[in-house]
Amino acid sequence: MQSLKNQVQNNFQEKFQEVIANKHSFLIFRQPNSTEVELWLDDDKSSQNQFVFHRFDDAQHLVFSSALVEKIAIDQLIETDFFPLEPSTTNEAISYENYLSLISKTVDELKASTIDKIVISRIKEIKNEGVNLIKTFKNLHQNYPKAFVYIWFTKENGLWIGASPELLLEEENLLVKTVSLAGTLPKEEEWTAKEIHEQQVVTDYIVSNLHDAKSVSVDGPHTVDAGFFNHLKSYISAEVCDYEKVNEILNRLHPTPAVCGMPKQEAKDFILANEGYDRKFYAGYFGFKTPHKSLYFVNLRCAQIFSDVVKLYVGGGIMPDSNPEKEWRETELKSKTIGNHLVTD
Ligand SMILES: C=C(O[C@@H]1C=C(C(=O)O)C=C[C@H]1O)C(=O)O
Repeated sequence: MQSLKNQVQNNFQEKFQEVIANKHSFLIFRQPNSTEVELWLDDDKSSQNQFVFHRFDDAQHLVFSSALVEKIAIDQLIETDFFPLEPSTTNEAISYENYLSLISKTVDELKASTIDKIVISRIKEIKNEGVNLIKTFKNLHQNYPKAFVYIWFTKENGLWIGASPELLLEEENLLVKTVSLAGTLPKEEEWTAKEIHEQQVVTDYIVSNLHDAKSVSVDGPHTVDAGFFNHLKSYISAEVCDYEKVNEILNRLHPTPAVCGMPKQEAKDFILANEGYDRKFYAGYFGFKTPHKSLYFVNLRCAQIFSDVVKLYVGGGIMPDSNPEKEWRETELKSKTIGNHLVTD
């Protein structure tokens, strides 16, 4: 007779093989500090298991509803072959010169207006040299134990992979937690007033949006290791009086000045008018809600994988004293989070 453990493993693998063979929508993820992978299908709209992907510009809030969630230990996950992916139909990558001009224009806007901060981003395209998705997923798991690591596929939105370091909102027993994550420097450099201010803008925004919560506490900023570089991070927590508030706070927080800017609407208008490409789900958020827990992450350090190219989404906070060349280098560094961990066969 099969042991229960084998049975669980087989259910996961069988379902996963079937989904891949039929090119159905799926989501696999590993939560932070876990060694377990979950497989979610979008197969039962009435299910309580709901995972959302929300676009940066709020134009789409996709709900992924899975009848049954399968789980196995990540080292049991078979490095299976995938269906052929679609080729990319557009080249959305911006040149070095054009990115520097865009950052200069943003700096001019910040100096001339009352906007404090605008987050500018771009796509960096690299060749797909035969990426093995499961090997890459496992590699991201190994390298980023504290990130939320996922692969998400739908016919409409293609294949996304990510390892997000940025908690947007967690709730358990009416205790909500979030972080203020901003400021990026190579490990050997010291923080300057620019990064400290840039991160403070995010902390102030989050705290002001917790005005109707109790016992708001801020711990930080601390220097945190993000692999190829450091960030500044503050841990924020608060108590809310009912579950409805959790959704309300989530909607208020997104998009935070870590990925948009401050004031929110003015920064967003500038981004949509000037960035010159569609962020889609990058800088949006994803996550789930169960009766016991909610967990949402900002969709950062992510990429879309096509048969011919990998599109890496990267950005950074621009302040009036930003240097365009340094901002380019910052996005190059951030692109390594996924770009340097792609594993080929
Ligand atoms: C926008 C990104 O990252 C965000 C921006 C940061 C910054 O400007 O220093 C740091 C962490 C993230 O909140 C990204 O990784 O694409």
